[in-house]
Amino acid sequence: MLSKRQPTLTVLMDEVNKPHNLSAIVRTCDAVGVLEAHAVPPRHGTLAAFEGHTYDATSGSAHKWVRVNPHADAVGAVRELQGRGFQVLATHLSQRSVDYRELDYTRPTCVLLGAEKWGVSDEAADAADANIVIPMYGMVQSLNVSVAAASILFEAQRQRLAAGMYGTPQLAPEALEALAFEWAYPDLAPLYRERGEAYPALDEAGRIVS
Ligand SMILES: C[S@@+](CC[C@H](N)C(=O)[O-])C[C@H]1O[C@@H](n2cnc3c(N)ncnc32)[C@H](O)[C@@H]1O
Repeated sequence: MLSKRQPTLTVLMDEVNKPHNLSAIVRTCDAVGVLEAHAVPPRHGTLAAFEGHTYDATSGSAHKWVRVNPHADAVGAVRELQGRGFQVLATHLSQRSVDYRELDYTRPTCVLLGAEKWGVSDEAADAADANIVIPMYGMVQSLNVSVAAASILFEAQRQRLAAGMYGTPQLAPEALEALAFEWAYPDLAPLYRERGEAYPALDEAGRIVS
């Protein structure tokens, strides 16, 4: 499963303020193999607020397998991710919006998702590489943010499957081994990091061998 993780696919949640939405997005991230997600905490809260019951229940424990990195503000996070080589696609209706299926998700990609009330800010949408929309023909003007995230992430999964990106590990062997240790021994891993020691090797059955 680790060999199918996609370090070049991620989401940035900009002040998504309902814990069940954030949890559902993280659960979808896990399903498509997102390695780590990003979030700007809601103005009147912190990401710690998402560590309660709703988060656990809705994420189906996915939050244990997808780390959510906090950022101070959306524009700063967009620029940081672009600096790391990601194209940032803002889910935002604007003059330059295109159908989300027109984009190439085999490229390093971050999907920027907006707050339930305000959506993505104009500043963050301008800073993004493209603005994308899921075409809608109903009376209601927008989808639930977790539904929009799932639609786009599964399009990314479809394209990446076709390109064979789930067939070969996208993580470097050392990163894969480190993550295997962290997942198998979540209590031990921090102790090794605190002591500045390398993780021990694991055998086929996941037992520590050295
Ligand atoms: C409920 S919507 C926000 C509505 C907000 N009033 C606005 O005007 O943008 C919450 C988020 O879901 C995502 N979303 C909802 N409908 C979408 C669509 N049709 N295409 C792309 N993203 C969508 C976007 O990330 C959006 O910021």
